[in-house]
Amino acid sequence: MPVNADATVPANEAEVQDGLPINELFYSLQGEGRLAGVPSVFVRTSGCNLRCWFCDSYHTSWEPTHAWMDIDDVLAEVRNHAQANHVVLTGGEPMMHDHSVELLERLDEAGYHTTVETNGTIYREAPIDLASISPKLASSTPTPERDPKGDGAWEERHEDRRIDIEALSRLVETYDFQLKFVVTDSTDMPEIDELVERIDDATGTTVRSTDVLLMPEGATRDRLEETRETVAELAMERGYQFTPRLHVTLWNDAPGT
Ligand SMILES: C[S@@+](CC[C@H](N)C(=O)[O-])C[C@H]1O[C@@H](n2cnc3c(N)ncnc32)[C@H](O)[C@@H]1O
Ligand SMILES: Nc1nc2[nH]cc(C(=O)O)c2c(=O)[nH]1
Ligand code: SF4
Ligand SMILES: [Mg+2]
Repeated sequence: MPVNADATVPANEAEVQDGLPINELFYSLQGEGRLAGVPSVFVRTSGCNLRCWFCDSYHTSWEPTHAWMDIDDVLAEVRNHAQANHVVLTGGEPMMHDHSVELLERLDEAGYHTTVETNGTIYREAPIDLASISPKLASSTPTPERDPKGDGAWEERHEDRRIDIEALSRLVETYDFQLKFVVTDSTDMPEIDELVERIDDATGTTVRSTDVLLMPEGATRDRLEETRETVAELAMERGYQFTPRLHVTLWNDAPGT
């Protein structure tokens, strides 16, 4: 159910409202990570504290649009997809919203498996079955040359916020997790190795090489064709996992997939 057609309230206006700013809610196959291929309902909140230049969900970050939905209504929409017992809460950054916790509690009570797709900068306590953490590398920063809006206004804020070791460590210690890095080429690798080591050192948890997933950058089939072979080779070289982007291969950049 795309709910962004006539919804134009900026996400930052409205933490005052009850419920969640929902950009879209749809049924698809999990396209990424350890649960790739699993039929899942996706609940996409609007609003983000970062601005990756490559963000494939532009209307939750650079130009957030949404309709406000009560938790009850979100639950009812999820239940409409009766085949699914997996729910993916994503965004935007879903951990920005207080009401994400209530939604996760309600989903858990109803017996759903919950995955949260998060950039790892915000920790919250909630019934999360898989924390799918995608820490943002230096190569995500919207420099003036890469900024989709062209002015670089978010460069400094993005750079300051993109890594929070304390939040990352708490997420890794508390939840079953995967660390899913968006990779374009080999220049990303030293930062990934260093970050994995820092998280490992900061926690009582050993980060195994199978917990680290390299995902090719690409919001479209054409772009993915340019990046995926290099990223697959980097995963093999380093002993990390490769994750495809099944939904992009299947449906390109169609909304609601
Ligand atoms: C739109 S984000 C929403 C969740 C959260 N804000 C985050 O970044 O993890 C969902 C997933 O898509 C990934 N992603 C976004 N744009 C991408 C792109 N152009 N290529 C590959 N992955 C991308 C993110 O890294 C994240 O794993
Ligand atoms: N099919 C499909 N799988 C996904 N896995 C994570 C997604 C996301 O945007 O968080 C996503 C998405 O947008 N679509
Ligand atoms: S953190 Fe996630 S939602 Fe936010 S801009 Fe980056 S990819 Fe998009
Ligand atoms: Mg997506």
